This record gives sequence, structure tokens and C-alpha cells, in this order.
Amino acid sequence: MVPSTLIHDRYRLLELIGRGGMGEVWRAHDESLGRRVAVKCLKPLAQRGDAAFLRVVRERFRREARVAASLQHKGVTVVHDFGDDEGLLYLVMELLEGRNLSQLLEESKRQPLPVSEVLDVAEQVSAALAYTHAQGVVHRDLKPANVMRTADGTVKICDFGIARLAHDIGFTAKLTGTGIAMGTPHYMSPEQIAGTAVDHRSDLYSFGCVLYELATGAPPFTGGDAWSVLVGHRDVPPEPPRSHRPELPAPLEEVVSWLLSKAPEERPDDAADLSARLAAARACLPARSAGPAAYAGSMGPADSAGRAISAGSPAFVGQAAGELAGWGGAAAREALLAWEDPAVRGGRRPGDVGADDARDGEAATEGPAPGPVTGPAEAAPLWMPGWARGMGGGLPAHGLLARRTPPWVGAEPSGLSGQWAGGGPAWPPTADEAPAAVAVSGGGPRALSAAPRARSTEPRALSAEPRTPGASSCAAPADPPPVPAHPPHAAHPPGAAHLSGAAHLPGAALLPGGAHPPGAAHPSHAAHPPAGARPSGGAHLPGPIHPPNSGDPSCGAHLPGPIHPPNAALPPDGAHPPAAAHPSHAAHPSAGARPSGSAHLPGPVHAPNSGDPSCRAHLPGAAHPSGAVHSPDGAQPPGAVPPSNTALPPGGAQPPGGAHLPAGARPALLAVLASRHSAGESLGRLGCWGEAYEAHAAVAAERYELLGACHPDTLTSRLAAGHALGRLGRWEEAWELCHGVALDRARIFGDEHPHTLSARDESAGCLRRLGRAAEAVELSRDLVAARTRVSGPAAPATLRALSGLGAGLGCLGRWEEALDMHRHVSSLRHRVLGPADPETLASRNEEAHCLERLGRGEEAARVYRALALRS
Ligand SMILES: Nc1ncnc2c1ncn2[C@@H]1O[C@H](COP(=O)(O)OP(=O)(O)OP(=O)(O)O)[C@@H](O)[C@H]1O
Repeated sequence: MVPSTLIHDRYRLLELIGRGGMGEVWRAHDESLGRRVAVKCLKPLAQRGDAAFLRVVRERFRREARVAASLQHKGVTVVHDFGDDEGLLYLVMELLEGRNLSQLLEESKRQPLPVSEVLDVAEQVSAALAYTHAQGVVHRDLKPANVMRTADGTVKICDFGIARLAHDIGFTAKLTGTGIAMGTPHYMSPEQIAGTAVDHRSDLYSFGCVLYELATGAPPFTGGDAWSVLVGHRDVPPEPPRSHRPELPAPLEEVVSWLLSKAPEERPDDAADLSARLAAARACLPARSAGPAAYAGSMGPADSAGRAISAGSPAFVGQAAGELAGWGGAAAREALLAWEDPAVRGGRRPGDVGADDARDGEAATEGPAPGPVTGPAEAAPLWMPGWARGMGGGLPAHGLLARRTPPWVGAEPSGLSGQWAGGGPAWPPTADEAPAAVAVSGGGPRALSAAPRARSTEPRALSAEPRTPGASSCAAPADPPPVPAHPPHAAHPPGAAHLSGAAHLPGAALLPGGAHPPGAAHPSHAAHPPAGARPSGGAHLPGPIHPPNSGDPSCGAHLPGPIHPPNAALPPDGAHPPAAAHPSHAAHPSAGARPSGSAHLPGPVHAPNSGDPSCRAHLPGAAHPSGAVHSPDGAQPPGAVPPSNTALPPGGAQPPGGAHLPAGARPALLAVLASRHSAGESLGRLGCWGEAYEAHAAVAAERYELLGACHPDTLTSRLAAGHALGRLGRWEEAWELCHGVALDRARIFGDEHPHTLSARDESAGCLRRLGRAAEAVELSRDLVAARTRVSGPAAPATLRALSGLGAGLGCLGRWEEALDMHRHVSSLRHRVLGPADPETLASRNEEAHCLERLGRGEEAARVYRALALRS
């Protein structure tokens, strides 16, 4: 948009106030009523060219705007009007003259606010939330940028309803059924991160994060990268605010900690419940600051003479330090003054979880912070993760500075002020792109070539055990997988190779305590994929990949080494000559000795439940780790597990790695990996596919090392890495990974196990994307048959397979057949899931698309119209 634009012949845009993920906010003039207003223009969506989808969005916008307009509370921004001006969705609000809390923090150089102001904001926001929650309205994206403080000190929450709209359309939660909200990572509740049900208590958690930031200067979790923030919310108890600022009144700390309870049921049930404690906190204030903060202008705290002062100014520090003297004495006063010290400000900030210097460096290379550079230039990059800048969390929202576009809007050309251009994945994914609870696409062998995260970068305070197994889609098993810790290298007879973990030599019993029989292969070989071994990876399953006591049928006690691929050039009994034990002389088959990735047929490799004897019998690392490729020249080809962690040191010394951890460390490390996996999932849901990929690849590599290539968890991670790569558009690699995992799972679980089928689903999707439609159709037909046998003809998974088949037929130009398929699916979904279910709507949409392609425009339009009404 440009200044002077007249919207709906009524609202003249005057000046851009700011820009967020959803659109731009303008100071405007209502020419009809002759008053100043704020107009939020949503970013245009039309370029997506999906008429039905746009209708759905418009309808949702209207619905949410109506809800927002119905809210009447002095703590909620008034919505006067909304509309659709030739495709431009806009919202007219009262014009708030003031600053949002993010701006206030930036302007105060991220100094914490004086306590009286924190309390003032707490009281006003809790009153507003108590009201809106009583109306049944959940904000879902509460953050400092969405809370305005006006010149007279009134605090108002913005964006009710609009945040929900963003949630609905931005990340297709409704369309895929994943239930994930588009939230701001620094303020996201654990349940938003987990993608589970979100209610008003999620707002209370976000509110706790906001208060934490106001009180300490930083949100509770601000790690050096995305996963550490997400893992922090999910698993790490926040550091008590008073550990950062001892002078905070204890009741205020209690309120913040209560709000930040991980489990919703442990939070207050009602924001009104906070009032007593907030009053108690206010009672702790010295008399002169016990009342509501005085405001002079809109810039922040006022000095004793009522002049506006900058929070970073000496006057501000003096004032706040004066408060401290009342509660915490000289030490507290010093603590606050220390914030002024550049050395303190440049170091770790409250809530940092695991941001090591290397990561900080990485973050710093991502470009200049989009926020106003009001603080010391060196401070922000050191503790604010680069990815978060692009996501708007806790960052200035006043939009006059560059801001990275969220991935979901990146694909659309801007129709506003030209600031939103950028590439991004196609959006939203269709239902068949998201067959599992978390959408799956593909990934590539290179998924595993990323070096694993240095352990030093892991959250320092991660709990040793998974907090709520099963709560996330890939929680660690309550008990670690049955992989005994490897005894110290010294325990092995000289020259003897070692069996890794619980792997068994054919005919050889595993010695108690994981002792290794002489002659067993060295575990490091598991990490040295032989020639021709192929990678796997891909689909992202919504839960632990293996049942709780995952008796891996083919790998026995979780072979820590590679899986033997079919047709591998191995001795029939699977035993390997001693020479093969060391990677440097391993008897890697030549590249031609086994089928390369593309030579594998995408169907079953072994009979169902065959208990793949090769998998059980082969020594770990012997010849064929399924998860890796070893090129003849020894270079790690795409998909190989990073060699850095796996190289066998000269002289046969044990390589560093999980297999050599002290036994007690293993469960903790596995739990950390599970958390990191979940964080990767959350990143994916947030559209950060590059980072999701890195997280999954790193976890895959570490699981490979700890658990072996054919452990179900390793495969899950590899599949997830593949999925992320697919979302990055690297379909060839995605297919390699998905296909490989499908093969491995077929061996481990059997051909018709749901996990196997999920991976094959993904393979089919990749094939379609690669234009290998005939193969995709063939695979989809097999899948439909298998899903029907396993789950029944109307099971959601079967319907997704059918939908994939329809999509493949469409790719082949067989639109009539595709239409039949989609109609069949939508009628079943209609019956099973209901007419308004997103999956039902998605298949109706496919139907309409087929009709269009068949030149049956009127019928297509009818379906689109029905869809728009339905939504
Ligand atoms: N009614 C209003 N009056 C004045 N300024 C407003 C009003 N509503 C929002 N703003 C300001 O406009 C700017 C942009 O707001 P917007 O809601 O688009 O972005 P955001 O909340 O920072 O990000 P996102 O939309 O991604 O959550 C912010 O600085 C916000 O404080």
C-alpha cells in the first residue's frame, strides 16, 4: 500500500505504523466519520490462485473480525470495521497512540521495566485476558508486540482474532489437522509447540513469558537457535526471575512462575486469579512507586518531575535502582546497575539455553537484526537468535525496519508496500502432503551429512528424562532403548573388534553387560557405511516410531550397526572377515555390488515379518548400513552419517560417540535427542524447514551413532530430516531418503506395518514431485491395497493413500480417473470425518481441480462455491 490510498472509498491511508507477518498497520483517516483510525491491511493472498482457498480465507477473516469487533473492554483494542476491498482484507481499529511493549523494551535498550510498570502491565493485561477468556476468545499469539501502552498508561491487547486467523491459514493447522498454532517462538506455550489442543491457558503461558521479559529484560528462553528455545519451553524449567533480578517482589515471581507452568492444568485457570498475588506484589513496592506508573508522553517511564525518560538513560537506571534499594538492598541495586555494563549486556542473558559461541556466530551471520538498533550494537546479536528475528518474537513490531517474511507468506508477491517479496515453500500443503500428523515430504541423503550438533550446544538444563513421554510426537521412550552401553574400550581384548550395543553375532550370545566377544566387529563400523549402502530417511511420524518395548523383529535387540540391504555382497551367514571390521580395509562392495538407491524397487523387499536374517546376523558396520553411503573413494556421499563422529581413529581406538558414554549418561542423552527431535518437528510446523532439517539431520546422526542405523528412532529422525529436505524442495534427495527408510522399515517392521507404509507414502509423494508419476501411481496402488488390508477401506490413512493415487493419476493427465478417485475419497471422508473436516474439504478441492482440468468449469465453480460456503 502507499500513502493516500483510499480503501473502500472511506479510509485514507496516511502513514505506515508498522508491519507484521499478517500485514501492515497504517495510520489512516476515516473520511466518513472524520476521525483518525488504524487500518490493518492483510497481506494479499490472491496470487496463490486457488479461488476456493481464498474464499475460505475471506470467510474466516470475516468471522474472526466479527469476534474481534464484539469484544468490548478497555484492555482490548476496539475494532470498528472490517472489509474486503477488491481482494484486500482490512480491519479498522481505534488508533492507539503509544508504544507496544516490544518497542518499549527496545527503546529501553532491553532494560527490564521498573517493577511498578511491570505490575501495571500485569494487572491490566490480566484483566483484559480474564474478560476475553470469559467470552471464550483465545488470543493465541500474545507477545510484547501485541500489547500497546498508550500515552495515558492504558494497556491494550491488539490482534484478537487476527492471530487466530493467522493460525488457521498461515500454517494450515485446520487443513492438515496438525493443530499447530502459528505462534511466536519466544512466547509459545508447550502445548502450541507440541501441536496439541490450545485453550485460554496457552495465552496465560504466553503472558507469563511477556511478564518475564518485562521483569528481567529477556524472555525465559532465548537460546542460540530455534530448537533450544522450543526445547526450553517444553522441557526446561525457567530460571526464577529473581535469579536475574533479585529485587523483584516474591509475589511477582510467583505469578510469573505460575503462568509459566509447563502443564496447562498447573497454571491459573483464570487470569482473574492473579489479582491477589499482583496486589501482594504491589504491596511490596516502596510507597513512592506503589501506585500505577506515571506516564508522560508515550515513550516510557517518567522521572519524578513527570518528564519522559528513556529506560536506558541514567535517570531510568537511577529510578529503578531506587526501587531496588527498597526491596533488595545494595546487592540488588548493583545487579540492576550491572545491566548497564556492556560486558554484562553482551554476555548471556536470562533464559539463554545452550547458545555457545559458535552458534552465536552463526546467528550473527544471518544479517542485521531487523529491529531498531536502539541498543548497543553488540548486545542484540549475541543473545537474540537470528531465526527469531525473522519470526517476530519479542522483537520490535513497529515495522519501519526490514523484517524477514515468514515462510508461509514468502511465495506470494506482495500487493502492499512491496516488502514481502521472497521465496518460500508452496502453501498450504495439500492433505496428501501431510499424511501423518506432521506433514511429511521427503529428504535426501545429504540430510545426514550435516555434522551433528556439538553436545556443548545442547540446552544446559535439559531434564535428564523425557518430561511427558508421548506428549510430543516423538517423545523418548520412558526407558531407553535396550542398547547396552558399550564397555570402555580398554575392556576389550587387544585387537578385538567390538560388537556395538546389543548387536549379536550370529550364533553368539550377547555377553552380560554388553561385553563383546573377540572377533566382533567394531562399533565404529556402524558409522562407516560401506559402498553401496544407501541412505534412508523421510517421513515424519507423529509418535514414537516403535512401540514402547519396541521389539524390533528383525534387528533383534536393536542392531546398532547398519542394516543389510538386499542383494548385498555378503557372505551367506553374514559374518565378516576380520579385515572387514575396520573401515579402512572394510570389504565394501563396489558401487555396483548392490543396487543404488534408484535401483531399489519401491515395494516390499522382504516378505512381511520375515525377520530379515541378514539384519540380525550382520555385524554392525559390516558392510551395509542402511543409513549411509560410502563411496569408493571413501568420501561420504549424500546421506551418509557424518564421518566426523564416526571415523575410527588410527590404531583401533574407540571413536568418540554415544556408544562409549558412561551407562548413566545414555538415558539422558537419548532424552535430549528426543527433545531435539521434537524441537525439529516444531520448527517444521513453524515453517523453518532449513533449521528443522539441520535439527533432524543432527539427531539422526547422533542416534545412528548411539543406537545404530536400523533402530526405529534413527529411522524416524532420518525420515524427518528427509521430510524437511522435501519441504525445501530437494525432492530427489527426499525420495532417496524416504525410499530408503521404507526399505529399512519393511525389513524391521514388516511390509505392512503402518510405519513402513508411512515411509512409502512419502516415497510416493516424492515421486510425484519428481515427475515420476507412473512409478508414483504404481506405488500408490500398492499402498492403497496395503492400507485397505491393514486399516480398512475408510480409514484416514487409506483415504490419504487413495488421495495420493488420485494425485498421481492427475500427474499422468488421467483426469477422469483422478476425479473418480477424489470423489470416492471425499464421499468417504464426508461420511467418516464430516463435511467440514479439512481433509474432506481438501478432497473436494481436488475434485474441483480435476473438473477444471477436464474443462468442466461450471461444475468446478459449483464445487468451489459449495466449499466457500462450507468453510
Ligand atoms: N490499533 C493500532 N494502533 C496503533 N498501532 C497499532 C495498532 N495495532 C497495531 N499497531 C502497531 O502496528 C505495528 C504492526 O502491527 P502488526 O500487528 O501488523 O504486527 P505484529 O503484531 O508485530 O506482528 P504479527 O502480525 O506478525 O503478529 C505494531 O507496531 C503494532 O504495535
